[in-house]
Amino acid sequence: MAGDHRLLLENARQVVLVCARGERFLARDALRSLAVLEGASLVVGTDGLIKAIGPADVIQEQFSEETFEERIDCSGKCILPGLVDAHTHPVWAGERVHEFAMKLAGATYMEIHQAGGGINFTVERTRQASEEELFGSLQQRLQCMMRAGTTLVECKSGYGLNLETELKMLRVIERARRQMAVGISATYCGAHSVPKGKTATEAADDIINNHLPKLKELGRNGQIHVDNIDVFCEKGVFDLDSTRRILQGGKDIGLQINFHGDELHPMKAAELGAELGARAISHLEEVSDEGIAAMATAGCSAVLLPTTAYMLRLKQPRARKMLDEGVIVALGSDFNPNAYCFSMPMVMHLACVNMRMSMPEALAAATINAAYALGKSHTHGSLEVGKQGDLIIINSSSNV
Ligand SMILES: N=CN[C@@H](CCC(=O)O)C(=O)O
Ligand SMILES: [Zn+2]
Repeated sequence: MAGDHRLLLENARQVVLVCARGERFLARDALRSLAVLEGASLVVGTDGLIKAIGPADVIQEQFSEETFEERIDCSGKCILPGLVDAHTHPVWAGERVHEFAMKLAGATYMEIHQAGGGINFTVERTRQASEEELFGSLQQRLQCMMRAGTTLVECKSGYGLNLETELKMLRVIERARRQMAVGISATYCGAHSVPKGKTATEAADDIINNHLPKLKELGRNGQIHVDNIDVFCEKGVFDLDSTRRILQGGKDIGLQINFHGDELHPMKAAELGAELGARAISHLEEVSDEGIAAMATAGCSAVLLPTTAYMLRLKQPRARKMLDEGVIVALGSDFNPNAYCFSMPMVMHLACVNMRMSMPEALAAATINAAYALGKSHTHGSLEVGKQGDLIIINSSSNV
């Protein structure tokens, strides 16, 4: 039914705005209490953007003459911004359940990786899979994420490593971006592992000389939209020098730097990211004190991934120290064949229990700060007039 506006959410017990003054992220004291309205209503316009938020009686008065395509009575319920998942690997074929048994028997992630399993196993299967098959499974996975409240998600390539399969993965992500009702930030992660038969230096050369120019061309003619560049900077994968060259190459063609660093070994990835102007670095279980300080100064966000530390029994990233030093902390599910979690509420729960984050910190990390990590906090991550009308209604009377 046509109306002056798309949606009216009426009389919620609580509307958790997260922030209300155009903040691009929340850090330090701003995380102590989030912006919340009690007994409020919210209007989404036909353009999908938030038109108004305020006390229920004020909104009723203001819009008394106007019509809505849909009205939802939110009495006794809570409205939150849609959750933002800042790190996922959702395009792949081939299960790795057998590796779970190996890990339970004591094998480490890197032992499995070096024996040709892990990412390399998934690369083989993903190279063999058709574009249609990859799209079908991506669609189902994104639907599971949406059911758990995710409305904006970062999606990486990285199980192709060669140009042909990396482009296949990026086309699949592009198709989901155009067809599905979920926001997507696309990440080229061709440096997720060193392909068989190449050294890290040779793989970096291939990326810089062949992959990045092709991405630039496809981006220019509107075929594929890529937002971020990623590298798995890790001992035995991409060293600091190759990481620097690849990230700089990506930055030179206009991509935001958003990479895996300091996960299993201290690599000085945080220091490198801060120097290169990275938007975000993920994992950081092994980050140095200097790296934390450098990230805080540079406004480089930390994307913490509680499912990985849990699944691989790693030491937890030092979330408390990062928060105390003013790093912009975000969260991601790290959905991949090794960490099979679609749910940002579960990720927030693990962040509170295992990383000792408070509930407001976890919610900000899964909304405004995750949007910042993707360079989208001007449009996503909080309920403010003019922002995307991405929201969730939960059957609970209070949240924070
Ligand atoms: N650490 C590197 N990449 C992924 C794992 C990918 C995989 O094991 O397939 C991560 O973020 O956890
Ligand atoms: Zn990852």
